[in-house]
Amino acid sequence: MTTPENTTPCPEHRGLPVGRMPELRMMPAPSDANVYGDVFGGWIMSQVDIAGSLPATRRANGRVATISVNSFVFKNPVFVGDLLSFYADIVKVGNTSITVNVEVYAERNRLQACTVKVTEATLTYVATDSDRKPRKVPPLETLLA
Ligand SMILES: CCCCCCCCCCCCCCCC(=O)SCCNC(=O)CCNC(=O)[C@H](O)C(C)(C)COP(=O)(O)OP(=O)(O)OC[C@H]1O[C@@H](n2cnc3c(N)ncnc32)[C@H](O)[C@@H]1OP(=O)(O)O
Repeated sequence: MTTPENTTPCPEHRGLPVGRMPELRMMPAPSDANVYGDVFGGWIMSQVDIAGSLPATRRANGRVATISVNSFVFKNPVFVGDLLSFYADIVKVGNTSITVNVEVYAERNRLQACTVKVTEATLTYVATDSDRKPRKVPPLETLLA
């Protein structure tokens, strides 16, 4: 079958980042794409939000809410059938906030080994209490103890 993911030239191939574990791996379905087979940006944003929230939740040792999407770049299109890996790293911890950088890589043309960085974003989460109010991010030592 001829599909966008096996007819589009591979713009780069460096493989997946070495020595890092993705927070999420997902494969978009036809219902996540427009009529041209390009996956909706909103679908990608939603998965990025979830991926970024995972290290933020661990660091906050509890609930977080997204307060800001600071930057979001759709560097290359995502196609139905791409295997997406979401890598998320905390880049800043404030009093109540945690900022996370998320990078997304697509594995496509799997028989020809094509890996493409498709998206990069930075989001800020706020640690919240049971009343949805900001709470202090706990000191790192208390998490490791
Ligand atoms: C781990 C393994 C198991 C996991 C198992 C559980 C999995 C779990 C998965 C759940 C996955 C859900 C992931 C999606 C999470 C949503 O989608 S949440 C839904 C969307 N977001 C919302 O509805 C939030 C709505 N906003 C609010 O409720 C309030 O703004 C908040 C978030 C409570 C914050 O209250 P506020 O009074 O506005 O905050 P304020 O005191 O002014 O500022 C708080 C901090 O934010 C910073 N801030 C304020 N404005 C900005 C801005 N524009 N830009 C950047 N920073 C800002 C401030 O500088 C401050 O930082 P610190 O100096 O304290 O560090």
